[in-house]
Amino acid sequence: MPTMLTDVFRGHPIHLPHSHQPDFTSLRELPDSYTWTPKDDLLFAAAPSPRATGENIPLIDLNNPDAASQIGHACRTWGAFQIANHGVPLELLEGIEFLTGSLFRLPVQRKLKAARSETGVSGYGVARIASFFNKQMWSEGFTISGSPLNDFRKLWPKLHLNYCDIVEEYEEHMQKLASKLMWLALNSLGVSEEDIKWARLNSDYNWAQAALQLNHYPVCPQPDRAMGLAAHTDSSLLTILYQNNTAGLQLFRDDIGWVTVPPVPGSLVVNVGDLFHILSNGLFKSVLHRARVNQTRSRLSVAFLWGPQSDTKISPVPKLVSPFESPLYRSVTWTEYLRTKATHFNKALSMIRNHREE
Ligand SMILES: O=C(O)CCC(=O)C(=O)O
Ligand SMILES: [Fe+2]
Repeated sequence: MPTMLTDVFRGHPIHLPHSHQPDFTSLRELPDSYTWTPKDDLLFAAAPSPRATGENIPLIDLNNPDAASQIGHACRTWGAFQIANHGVPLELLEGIEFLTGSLFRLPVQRKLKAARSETGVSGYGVARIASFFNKQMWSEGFTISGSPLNDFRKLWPKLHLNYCDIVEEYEEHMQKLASKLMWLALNSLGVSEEDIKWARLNSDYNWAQAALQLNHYPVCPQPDRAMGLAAHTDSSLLTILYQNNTAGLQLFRDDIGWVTVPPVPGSLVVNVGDLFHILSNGLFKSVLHRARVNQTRSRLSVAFLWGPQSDTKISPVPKLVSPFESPLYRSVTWTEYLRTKATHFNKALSMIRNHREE
């Protein structure tokens, strides 16, 4: 039996240093355990270069006949882009935002009834990457992998079925959209379904699975010294992110520094994940990103992390590898990669990189 995403950390518990959630609303000053300095994260205060002004993540209209090449260009330069005219109904985006808001407004004791276990993927808790940092992040999260029914029943004894329907519909739309975006990006490199065995063998999306990560960044008394979600790359093929109308997401570019992604109502942010970087033999960048917080407005985001079925081996597409060189990465399943990431975090990609003769 292939491992399901829900079982990925069974036997690989992650010990989170601070797993209880504070009551954010009661804190008037940032406690020391939440105060970040460059010692806690090397890029914490990376100053934007003068070039940063005017540089913005591309907003791509999917109805534009040129969308594939724009997406390909964005994947190579930014590892991210925003999309408009994506076909996901506005009511569904509003529905998932409403669900996320209602979940995080529940009393802490209720949320803790659906707390994520140390070996689990689903449930309420701090971000898994918290175990790699000495300081705590100013956020709370809820991960959905597989059916949310059991957890939702604990959170909302009466309304859980309505909320399950929203999640199911949202995931269906995201799944289709993610697949469409992956092929648009690959087509821009001259790669088609014929070139990827697992895609050719499994029509539709039988080879894909996903997780939904709901994030809440409460109002923060000293946002400049706090961190909502520390810098990381996603382990997915692609991540599609919905953010409410409060800015906070930032992307890192080596040549520019941190760039804030402005919320554009109705649009979605797409990130290239580590697996897509591997599949493209390093041509697409898996974007380093983080979330900052705000003094007056709370922020919500919903990340749809999309990847292959657990037994699908991801390796660089042969067409993208020069006949004179070995592929940049060896092949990995999503499960293997997630476990590598759980141990080595931002060094996971270098752990599976093939060493080339110089
Ligand atoms: O809240 C955001 O904008 C970023 C969320 C994120 O990066 C994640 O959940 O992986
Ligand atoms: Fe992320």
